[in-house]
Amino acid sequence: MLYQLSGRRAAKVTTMRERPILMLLAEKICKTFHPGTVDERIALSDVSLKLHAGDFAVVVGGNGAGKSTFLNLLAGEVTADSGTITVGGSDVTALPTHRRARHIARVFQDPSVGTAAALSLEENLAVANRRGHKRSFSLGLTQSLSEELRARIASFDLGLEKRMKTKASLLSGGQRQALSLLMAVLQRPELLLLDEHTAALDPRTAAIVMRVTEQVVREASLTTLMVTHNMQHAIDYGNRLIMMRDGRIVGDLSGDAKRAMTIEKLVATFNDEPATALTVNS
Ligand SMILES: Nc1ncnc2c1ncn2[C@@H]1O[C@H](COP(=O)(O)OP(=O)(O)OP(=O)(O)O)[C@@H](O)[C@H]1O
Repeated sequence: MLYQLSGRRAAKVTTMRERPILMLLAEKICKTFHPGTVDERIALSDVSLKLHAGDFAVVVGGNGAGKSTFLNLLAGEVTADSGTITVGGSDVTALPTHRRARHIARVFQDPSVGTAAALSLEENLAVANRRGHKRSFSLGLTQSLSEELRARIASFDLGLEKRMKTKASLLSGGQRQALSLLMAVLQRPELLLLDEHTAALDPRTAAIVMRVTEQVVREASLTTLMVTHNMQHAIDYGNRLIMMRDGRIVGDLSGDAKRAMTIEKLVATFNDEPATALTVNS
């Protein structure tokens, strides 16, 4: 499979299966926008989160809960006022976004963000496959790489393998999001961030993209953090359910506690219950 192209990282993941390896450690993150002004907004208060290798955590919370700010902070697009972020054992707190790209990949809500419209599907994948390598004018699109990419996208069962030479701009939103997902995981990131990546799609297409998401995450045992407003997705996917409110993590369900969660209970949690009433873990 393609992710074995990156031998060093593949070896690392093999050892992960034996004992849980800490892949994300966010400690005591605080972020206030426009401090000391009338526009002051406390976006994150003392947020700490640990994800182990292979964890698939789904983050939910109402508007303004701090989900996007947390993702932006992990990706390096927003700087924390205090706290530290360690990914795959490296302290990335002070690294700008482009220097975190070796560790972190992200898929956005807008399907056009993750792909280059003017490049073909195959060229987009070849560019993604070169991420983190020395710059070169060549895409390195050898016959064998081309076949490997085609096989990988064929496994999604969306017929995209027949459109390898098609420009990304001609793909539908769902097809483009499936392409974005494959591009994001080709270099097997230590942390995959999914930023409401199905929110712009119709329900049927969103379901297809979630199927593909589940597939790429499972196949490469990726450590994943997915923000969603879709409560059904929050219940159906992942092994952790993280709930945010008012800039804090107020619930972290796993195991039986996550399996017992229903849409009704989740919605009730956000509507009425005090934060302290949430069940934490199982
Ligand atoms: N760039 C910014 N400048 C000022 N305030 C901001 C900025 N980004 C976020 N905020 C504020 O920080 C708080 C958290 O916002 P954030 O966007 O992280 O929440 P969210 O949970 O992602 O919400 P939504 O579900 O609506 O996207 C809110 O009060 C928001 O107004």
